[in-house]
Amino acid sequence: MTILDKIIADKYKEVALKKSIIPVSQLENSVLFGRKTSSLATALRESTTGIIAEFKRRSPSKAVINQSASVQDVAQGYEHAGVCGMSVLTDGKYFGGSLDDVLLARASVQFPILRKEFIVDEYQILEAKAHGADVILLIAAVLTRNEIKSLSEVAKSLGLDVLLEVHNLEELQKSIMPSLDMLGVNNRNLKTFEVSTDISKELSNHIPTDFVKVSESGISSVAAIKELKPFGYQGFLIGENFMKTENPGGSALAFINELKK
Ligand SMILES: O=C(O)c1ccccc1NCC(=O)[C@H](O)[C@H](O)COP(=O)(O)O
Repeated sequence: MTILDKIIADKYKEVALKKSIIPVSQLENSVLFGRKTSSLATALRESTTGIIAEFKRRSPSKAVINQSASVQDVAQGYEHAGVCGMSVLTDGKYFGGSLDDVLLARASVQFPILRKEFIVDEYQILEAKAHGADVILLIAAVLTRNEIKSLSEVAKSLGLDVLLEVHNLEELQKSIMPSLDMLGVNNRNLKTFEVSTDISKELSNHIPTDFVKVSESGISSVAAIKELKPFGYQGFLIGENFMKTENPGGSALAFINELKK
């Protein structure tokens, strides 16, 4: 069993438990549920830098990254740095995150917020909206085409953007559909944790031009982004490279300033 299999098996149990505690009606009646969302895809199309900065305390591949950072401070630092949006890991068991992190980030900044989660049920999309997220992630490796279709259509009906993540051509080809906004290529193989931006380069030609192309994971230098841009990438999701420092916002600012040179 891979770590991804374990995460997904736990996720089904977690969602079933949450559904039994918090009914859908409570999510739909929350103040933030009616909030007008903002589009990350639009922000990326209009940006020259395209950075989506992540808040991640720990991960299965790296263990502890940053246990002491405050999500509000990091969100405000990222906003000051000029990122296009922020990805917030909400899985508790493997990443040390929670939906409260999305709420706190939402209260601190205006830019689009991605709920970074292993989504297997539309309930989690309602949770994302109720906690102030603008974007959800769907991972092709753990969903069928029909599931991607129904989950992405629910998200679109709520005004949320959808980032669909793939790691190989098969996942990409089964996933292309109009209810997606962004196609993300994860440079990290979630089964082996190997990281290489070559996969973003290899898959770029297979991504139709109507989707915003995002390269995710393992990006730690401006040079890597400059190499990926000619392949049509407009978004770059960066987590550990910022979060491992004492001041993730300051690190993002220095990175973006160097990228603009
Ligand atoms: O980061 C992991 O170890 C991981 C393991 C299993 C599933 C997902 C995982 N990460 C989620 C992400 O996609 C990354 O946090 C994100 O793309 C940022 O990556 P990085 O810049 O390498 O921190």
